Amino acid sequence: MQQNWKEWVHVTKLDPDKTISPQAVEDVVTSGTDALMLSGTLNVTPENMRDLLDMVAAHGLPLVVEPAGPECAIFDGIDLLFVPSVMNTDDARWIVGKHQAWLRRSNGSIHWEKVVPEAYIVLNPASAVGRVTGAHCEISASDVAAYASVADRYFRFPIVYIEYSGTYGDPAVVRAAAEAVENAVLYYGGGINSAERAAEMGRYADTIVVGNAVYDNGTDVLRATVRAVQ
Ligand SMILES: CC(C)=CCC/C(C)=C/CC/C(C)=C/CC/C(C)=C/COP(=O)(O)OP(=O)(O)O
Ligand SMILES: O=P(O)(O)OC[C@@H](O)CO
Ligand SMILES: [Mg+2]
Repeated sequence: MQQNWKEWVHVTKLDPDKTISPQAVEDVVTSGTDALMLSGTLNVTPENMRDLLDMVAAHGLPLVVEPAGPECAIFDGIDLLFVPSVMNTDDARWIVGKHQAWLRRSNGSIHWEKVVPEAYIVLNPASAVGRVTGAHCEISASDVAAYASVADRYFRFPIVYIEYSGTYGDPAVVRAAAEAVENAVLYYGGGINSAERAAEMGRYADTIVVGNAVYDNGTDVLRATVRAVQ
């Protein structure tokens, strides 16, 4: 079990719905990134999740699965399960509904010691996660800060995640969230594809997440984002 996840500064997010070569996996696991997160909103199945897990296992890096629904909440062969709840949606399914359905069908099979709840604040309306969850993305920095406070101080989520998936976000928004969060670990993800962007968001977020750049830009860029925050 991974006890030190709060110290990670750089996480690489791999999408089970995308193809990756064994060489690219090798490059990712030797990039210096602190952990691998397996996650995507669309077309993630237990099968493609398991296939990706088989490719990345046995490299020694911490493995996190971040399920978009109960069907992908697996425990076998992983260190941690990060389970999102979306703060800025009116659709309760994405806050607590899927979670209730998950527990209803679990028959006591949940490995709670591996479960880490995440409070997502979704800010790119064009992203799959933005569209699927109906998140209200046109909100101000102080709105985001207030959601971050609710998540951190009231619900006591251990992670607050500023999610701009697919696009680079507004550093002023991430700074406002950082100022609002007292105890939670602040994650930032979205559009990081250079050392400069990694460093800029890394000034405010505790942990930055790099996803698409692995597929679109390659190893040198991934390594540069790691060096920028470590
Ligand atoms: C109760 C359980 C086990 C799961 C429910 C979890 C919930 C509520 C998820 C809602 C938010 C969500 C769909 C998160 C998935 C993680 C995520 C944001 C992945 C990135 O998605 P995108 O990059 O937008 O999607 P694609 O990569 O598929 O385009
Ligand atoms: O794919 P990118 O834009 O790097 O975003 C990373 C991650 O936050 C997506 O959930
Ligand atoms: Mg994605």
